[in-house]
Amino acid sequence: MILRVNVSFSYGKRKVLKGVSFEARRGSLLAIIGPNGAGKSTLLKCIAGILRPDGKVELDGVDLLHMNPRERARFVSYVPQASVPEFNFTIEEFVEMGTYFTEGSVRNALRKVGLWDRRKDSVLSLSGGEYQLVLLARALAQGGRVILLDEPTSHLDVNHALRIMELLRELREEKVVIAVLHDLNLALRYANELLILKGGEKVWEGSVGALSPKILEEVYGVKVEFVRGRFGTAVLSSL
Ligand SMILES: Nc1ncnc2c1ncn2[C@@H]1O[C@H](COP(=O)(O)OP(=O)(O)OP(=O)(O)O)[C@@H](O)[C@H]1O
Repeated sequence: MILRVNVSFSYGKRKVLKGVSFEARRGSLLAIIGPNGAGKSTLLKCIAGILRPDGKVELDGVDLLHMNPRERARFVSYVPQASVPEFNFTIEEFVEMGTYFTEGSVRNALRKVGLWDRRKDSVLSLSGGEYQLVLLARALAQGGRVILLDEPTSHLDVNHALRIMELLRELREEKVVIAVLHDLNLALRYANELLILKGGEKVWEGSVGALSPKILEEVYGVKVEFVRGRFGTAVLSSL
């Protein structure tokens, strides 16, 4: 299974994605990294069909860009950046708002994120991190072959963040998994492939093993050192 992307996108007259092209495969977790405002979330929304870019988004040759949203939902599920829940639904009801769920897929998804026992609780009672897990469960219950996640660990403590990254690592066996990550340590530890955006352009792509401190220094404008340890590579940085 292979997702091929080549997109440009403007908000009004402002071009924020300039011919960003890459491929992502099942079996590999692709992390999109880069500075604030680089266009990472916009790229994910273009692939998810929330924004309509110029270019192409194809899964095994099937055009996802020009599909209607309901049809696209069979292929792609999207986990947005966590915001705040606004309406008083139970966790279970909220997960059932996705498209193409089944009773079994909702149960499995809630078990995977550890919220099955709380399924009758209101989403309004959740912490930011718990709500993030519910958003992930909704995407999992939908069961698309591509899962897109926008900063899936941003509100999570270290334990929950590692659990989610382990879950994504498992998911890559059956799906194309693409996550926007700000945490470089998580990206280096869990991703196989990296796509680096800056100023709406792809500035680097490759396997995690090929990344050097020099590349990150150029991208982020800070001094960077890699420290290899028992649990992988840590990124130390300084102005
Ligand atoms: N709805 C919008 N209307 C106009 N401009 C927007 C809109 N959303 C984002 N932008 C602009 O597009 C550019 C890319 O934004 P985007 O959110 O994709 O970046 P990002 O890499 O995800 O940033 P961050 O890491 O800060 O979340 C930014 O300059 C941003 O100001």
